Amino acid sequence: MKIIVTDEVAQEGLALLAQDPRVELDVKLGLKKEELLAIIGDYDVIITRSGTTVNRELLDAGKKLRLVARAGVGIDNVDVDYASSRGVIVVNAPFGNTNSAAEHAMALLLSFCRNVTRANGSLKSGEWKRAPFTGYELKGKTAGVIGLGKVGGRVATRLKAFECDVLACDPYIAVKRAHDLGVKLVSHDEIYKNCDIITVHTPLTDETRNMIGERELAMMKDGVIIVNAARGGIIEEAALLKYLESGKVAGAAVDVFSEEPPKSEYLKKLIGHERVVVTPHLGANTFEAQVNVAVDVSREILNYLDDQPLENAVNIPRFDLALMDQMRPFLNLMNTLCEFGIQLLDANISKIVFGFSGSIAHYDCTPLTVCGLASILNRMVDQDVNMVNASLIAEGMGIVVEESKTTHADAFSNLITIVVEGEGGKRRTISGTLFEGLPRIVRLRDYSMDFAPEEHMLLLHYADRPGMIGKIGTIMGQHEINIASMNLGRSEKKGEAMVILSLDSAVPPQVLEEVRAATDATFIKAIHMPGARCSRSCGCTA
Ligand SMILES: NC(=O)C1=CN([C@@H]2O[C@H](COP(=O)(O)OP(=O)(O)OC[C@H]3O[C@@H](n4cnc5c(N)ncnc54)[C@H](O)[C@@H]3O)[C@@H](O)[C@H]2O)C=CC1
Ligand SMILES: O=C(O)CCC(=O)C(=O)O
Repeated sequence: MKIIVTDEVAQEGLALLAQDPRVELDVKLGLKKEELLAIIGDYDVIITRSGTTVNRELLDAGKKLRLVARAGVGIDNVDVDYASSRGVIVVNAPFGNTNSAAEHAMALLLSFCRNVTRANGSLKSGEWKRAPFTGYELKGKTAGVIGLGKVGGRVATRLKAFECDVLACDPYIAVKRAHDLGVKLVSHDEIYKNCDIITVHTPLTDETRNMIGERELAMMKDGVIIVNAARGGIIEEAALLKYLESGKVAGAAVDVFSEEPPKSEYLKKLIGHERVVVTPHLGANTFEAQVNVAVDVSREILNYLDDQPLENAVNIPRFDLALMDQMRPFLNLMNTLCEFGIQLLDANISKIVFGFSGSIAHYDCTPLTVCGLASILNRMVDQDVNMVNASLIAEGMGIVVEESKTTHADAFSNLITIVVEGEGGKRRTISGTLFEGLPRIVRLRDYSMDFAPEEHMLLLHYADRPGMIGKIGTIMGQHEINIASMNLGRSEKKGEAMVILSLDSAVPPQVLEEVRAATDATFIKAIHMPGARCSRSCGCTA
């Protein structure tokens, strides 16, 4: 596996990769865009921080790319949707720099409040001035935290330690989290109207881009202090500059910019403003955080190499790691059902329903569904389908994918059923369960069956009448094909019968024809389950 590292990433993490004989590691910092485009095609993995933009152009040029590893939290420098459509996994390191970022937000806030940077510059230039550097205390202020996630939660705790009244706003967290942190959950507007200090800790998304602009700044208290150590672009910088100049905003502390490094005039003006404290995106720049994130992404790349589940893939549905051992046999079952079922399908699938019944339905089954979908689509399209791009490819093909769940169990304590609908509403059903941890198919079309799928199988339908099994056995014997087991299902007495044979070797086409002729089979198909290793990054052992 060839890995390129394009931003500064701690040695402690890279060493884990460098010592693995399967890995060839190239650290190439400071490449110009064209230089990176020219060489990215040689690499399977790219490791970045926020300094490299992984956009369509780079992903298209990276023909071999299988994984983008972002040594940090924010993935706004990666076109995750496009990476997904190309089946490229994106992983990040969502925890390693949380504390670093929270402490940096506090450092910026305190620097502004106590004029640390200005007084530092003044004293170093030989002055001894005190009155111009009179500052503000945090004690007794109302502080508003927007985004009460990992960083925001830590900032809230630290603001409380400084005896602030903390309000928070985050539409996506449980109210209990705010209770646990001892902060009051309010609306965005209540934050803008009531807070002396406002600090943002949301990701940059379509929803949060320019979330704080003219309207919101106008609503704020006179003398408000604003902190942004999350992402440039969440606060409209031109509007912030305007309100700093008008005096409504007492000061701002900013670590992140919509353009990094900042080049435009208004950004230079904002950075140069005397009541603004700035740092060049240093929130994650502690020795501790850099080791943490480097080790985290390197471990994730090794997980990928070892076919282990990825803990921090942002574009793969996955199980809770604690559930992985329990779920692995179900992933294997799903894979087996799909591999078997797809060989019996007609063309033009319009809908696939993945059904889960019994105790499995208590869990999030999305990873199973997506694993199954990838398995089916892999047999249908040229493109390599994995858990990253399966849903997008299905959507592009006009295939509706649904999931149904019931915790009610009939004959089986757990059952996975896949129903595939084709042209004119024609439906095909296959159900399977686990017996002693191994897959068994227990329903095929309308027939109850019970067999463990084997590498070589023969499936046929014919009008049920005496003597058919003998005929099939004789033909197999004449061609030296050993029958390992046989399963017979039928809809009614002397109705239609379905036979499934497990065989020690493959059935050549002329033998298939002989059986068809001898039994007047209405359907006959040799099935091959090669036992190929699953390449869908789901962590199953199939
Ligand atoms: N300056 C730096 O070097 C660093 C910056 N960061 C940035 O800090 C930010 C927060 O990171 P984490 O806490 O790790 O992320 P997180 O995902 O744990 O938390 C983000 C929170 O924002 C909330 N949120 C989303 N949209 C919102 C909205 N419209 N209004 C209010 N809340 C909203 C989410 O529900 C979530 O709870 C991210 O932008 C991240 O990229 C993180 C680490 C270092
Ligand atoms: O890699 C960096 O230094 C930036 C860290 C950051 O902004 C993040 O992790 O979101």
